[in-house]
Amino acid sequence: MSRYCDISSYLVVGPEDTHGRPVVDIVRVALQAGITMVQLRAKHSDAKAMIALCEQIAQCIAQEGKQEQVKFVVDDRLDVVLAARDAGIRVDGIHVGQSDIPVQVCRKLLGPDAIVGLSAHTVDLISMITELEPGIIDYVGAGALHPTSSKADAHLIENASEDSHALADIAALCHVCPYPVVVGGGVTVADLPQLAQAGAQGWFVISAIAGADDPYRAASELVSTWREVTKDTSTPDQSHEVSVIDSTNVVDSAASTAKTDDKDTYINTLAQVAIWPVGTGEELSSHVAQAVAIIHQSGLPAHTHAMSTDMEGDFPNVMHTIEQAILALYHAGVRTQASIQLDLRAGVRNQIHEKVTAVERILQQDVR
Ligand SMILES: Cc1ncc(COP(=O)(O)OP(=O)(O)O)c(N)n1
Ligand SMILES: Cc1ncsc1CCOP(=O)(O)O
Ligand SMILES: [Mg+2]
Repeated sequence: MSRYCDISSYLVVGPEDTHGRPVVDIVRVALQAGITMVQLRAKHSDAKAMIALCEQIAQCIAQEGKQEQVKFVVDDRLDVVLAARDAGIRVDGIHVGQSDIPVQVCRKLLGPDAIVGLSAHTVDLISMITELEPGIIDYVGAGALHPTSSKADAHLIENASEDSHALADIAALCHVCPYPVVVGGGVTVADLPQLAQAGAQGWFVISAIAGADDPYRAASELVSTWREVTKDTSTPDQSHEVSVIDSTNVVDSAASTAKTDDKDTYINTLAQVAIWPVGTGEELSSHVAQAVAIIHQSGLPAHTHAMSTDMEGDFPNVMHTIEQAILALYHAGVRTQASIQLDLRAGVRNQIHEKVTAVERILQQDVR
């Protein structure tokens, strides 16, 4: 089983969020709508009730045929995860906050294959990055983007009260963070274009799905909008959205350029990338999949072949994505090697397809 988790469309849910509807019913329709990760967050339930919910959710994920793609984690309760696993229930991991059980303990008790997510705001994130050993956590949950009634003690992401600064902060956070970042807290469909633009790997919501009158419709809209806005962040017609990022408020100005695609500065870059672990044994594919997934989630056009992945986009976007993909593997705790070939060429686009079709055209002529 791969440790990779797809945090792009992430449902967090518990009995207090569903207006009396069974949690598993919300999870089921959200899975059918395409959500990619589920977290049980049941602040007022006892351990026994949570284990029962874990069983229902795990069963539901299996019934929907999503066991391979959709990871299921529990908020805060390491005891519940351990007890559920001991009872043969598939819980993939845990999500904890800065004052919950330390992530090192979670990793130690859940083992190397488990998913461990950690909450962080901008400031504690930076110290966390310097302190954490590689391989302890898989992703960072950042919130709250907006005030929310779903978490009484939620802190707004630094500067999140001022919309344009919040975006700059998220961009900075995503840039300095060596782990994928998922952003939540009052998130709605309207936030998704800007979150994608800022470099978030995904969104998490409670009320926008669990509190909706029609959770299937709400989840579908979120999922399809996210797919739409992350399809190709390097297309020139999206460049105006970048202008809301205030570079003076960004920790490293590269964070703002990472997603920039201005007509005058665009540098078309075709890359062939191979990233692989060293010293992990004969079977490399589960590790390779972690890196490849980051490339595909970037929204840049990409094709994976047996030995490498091709991708194309503006130079900073391509380099940022390659960096994230390499670090995903490195931070999973393995020695990581990479081979990168780049073709930077002015005045062209869509070389990832054009080069192939040019050769195919010649081959077809030869056959005739
Ligand atoms: C994906 C995700 N991100 C952040 C949180 C918040 O976790 P935490 O800080 O531990 O706060 P509580 O959820 O425990 O109130 C989360 N649960 N999920
Ligand atoms: C758990 C959590 N962590 C930060 S904000 C939040 C609540 C998100 O819920 P909602 O989507 O209803 O605002
Ligand atoms: Mg917590």
